[in-house]
Amino acid sequence: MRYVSCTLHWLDVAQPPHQQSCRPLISAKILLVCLQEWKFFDTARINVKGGDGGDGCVAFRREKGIAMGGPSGGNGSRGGSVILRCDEGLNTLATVRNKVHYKGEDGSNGQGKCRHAAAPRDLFVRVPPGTVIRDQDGVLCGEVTDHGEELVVAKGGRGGRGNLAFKTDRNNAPKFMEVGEKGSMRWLTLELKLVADVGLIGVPNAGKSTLLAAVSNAKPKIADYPFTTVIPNLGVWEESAEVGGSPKGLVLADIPGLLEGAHMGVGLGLAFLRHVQRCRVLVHVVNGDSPDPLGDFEAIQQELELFNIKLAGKPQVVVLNKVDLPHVAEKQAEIEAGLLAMMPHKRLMTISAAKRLHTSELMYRVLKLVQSLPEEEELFNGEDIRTLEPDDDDEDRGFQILSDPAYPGQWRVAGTRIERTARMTNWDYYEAIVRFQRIMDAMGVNQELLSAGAKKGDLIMIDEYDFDFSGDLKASSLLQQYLQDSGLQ
Ligand SMILES: Nc1nc2c(ncn2[C@@H]2O[C@H](COP(=O)(O)OP(=O)(O)OP(=O)(O)O)[C@@H](O)[C@H]2O)c(=O)[nH]1
Ligand SMILES: [Mg+2]
Repeated sequence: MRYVSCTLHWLDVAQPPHQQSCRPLISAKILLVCLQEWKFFDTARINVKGGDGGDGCVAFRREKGIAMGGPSGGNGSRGGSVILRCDEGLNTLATVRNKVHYKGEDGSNGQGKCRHAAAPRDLFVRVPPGTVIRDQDGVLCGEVTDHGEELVVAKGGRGGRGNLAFKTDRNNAPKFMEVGEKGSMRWLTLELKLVADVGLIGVPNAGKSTLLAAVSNAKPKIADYPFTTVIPNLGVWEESAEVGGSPKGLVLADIPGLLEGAHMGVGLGLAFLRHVQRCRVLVHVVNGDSPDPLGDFEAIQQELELFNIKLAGKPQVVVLNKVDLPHVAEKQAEIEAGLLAMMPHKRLMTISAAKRLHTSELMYRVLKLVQSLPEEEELFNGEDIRTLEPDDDDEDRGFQILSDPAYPGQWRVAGTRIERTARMTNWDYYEAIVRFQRIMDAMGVNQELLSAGAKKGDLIMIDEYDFDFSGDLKASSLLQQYLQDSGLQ
């Protein structure tokens, strides 16, 4: 339904009665098809899951002539991670559009005879430059802009250690191992923003694609009906070598024409306004041949403001186009005066994109403007970035005791290290449980629980495991209870 209403609006608003012909009907069909396509090219929602780590192995060396050969269980390998990798050969999210689930390979289990498992390869997902990554709550998690740049979006789980790894002087025949950690899993939204210096904006038919073709190497489709451009075109303009020094270039993005209501999704606009957010300068092309060039200008300006006030405040050059047409040349002075009165910055030029009149001067002016801007624009407008997969070295060794007054007698011990240790403990092995208890004691968890007011019999929750608190500080307070409950002692 959305497509139908968009199209109707466009036919009503964008096509002045005197320009109507059979052409718009043809492009309406194209529009219907492309709108559907674009919804996916522009953003993609994917599920990423790191592979699970392999389990460690419990084994002892048994060889003829060697008594009590000692532990020989190897480590399980880590699971493969899912990594986004920026590829400059791509310019849409089409590659990720067709697939929703990306899962890293699981690690393998360790084996006897001290054989550690080999880690699987990571899964790389290619995305175009300018891909912005958000988590399922819309919180920004990062962006890739340079070719080869990588972002780990789902880490594979750690491999569990085999009993060989736990051999110490005090315990030279450990009979337990760790289980592999599960890989992390999350939903992500990918959003493509084109990385261009200059964004060409304006109403449909203003001549944006003609201007791009005039000044760059791009060969966009140009035609005398609105919405000729349905997918942004990128082109590179290069300063001519005669100027001396190394020639500078500008990347230009030509996007589909904007309509009134674009900020709400009318026409093709909304998806593309997102793209121009990253441009450093906007070139606003005004169609001199339009029945109301000043009205067009105002409408577009308003759409920018309604979409995002920062976008509207971007440095702009306004370009009055099609001055080669005699009836436009006649009104030129009048339109220019009208535009200048509405522009706070007064950067106005009059050109003919089709005849390449003043187009080169325009590009030098734009280049000067870009060069005058501070080096790097503030990324993401100060939005907080959430690190999806912190480095292992940053593992938080602290913990927190949490309780809710609504549930007296229940305590949650939260902390990266303690939770991971609980997940990787194999509760089937007595020695593994003893080890877990030792770690709890060494970290001071029991002491903290007592200080916080925990009593004998209270419920202690760590990750997905529940324990009863035995209420004393003896080395095995939680353990004794657990062992009794599970019939191990
Ligand atoms: N006479 C004249 N015609 C022009 C000029 N610039 C563009 N045109 C014509 O205007 C029509 C629209 O040009 P496009 O470049 O496709 O316009 P656009 O702004 O890219 O349009 P959309 O992609 O639909 O948003 C085409 O027929 C062009 O030949 C110009 O300077 N003079
Ligand atoms: Mg165009």
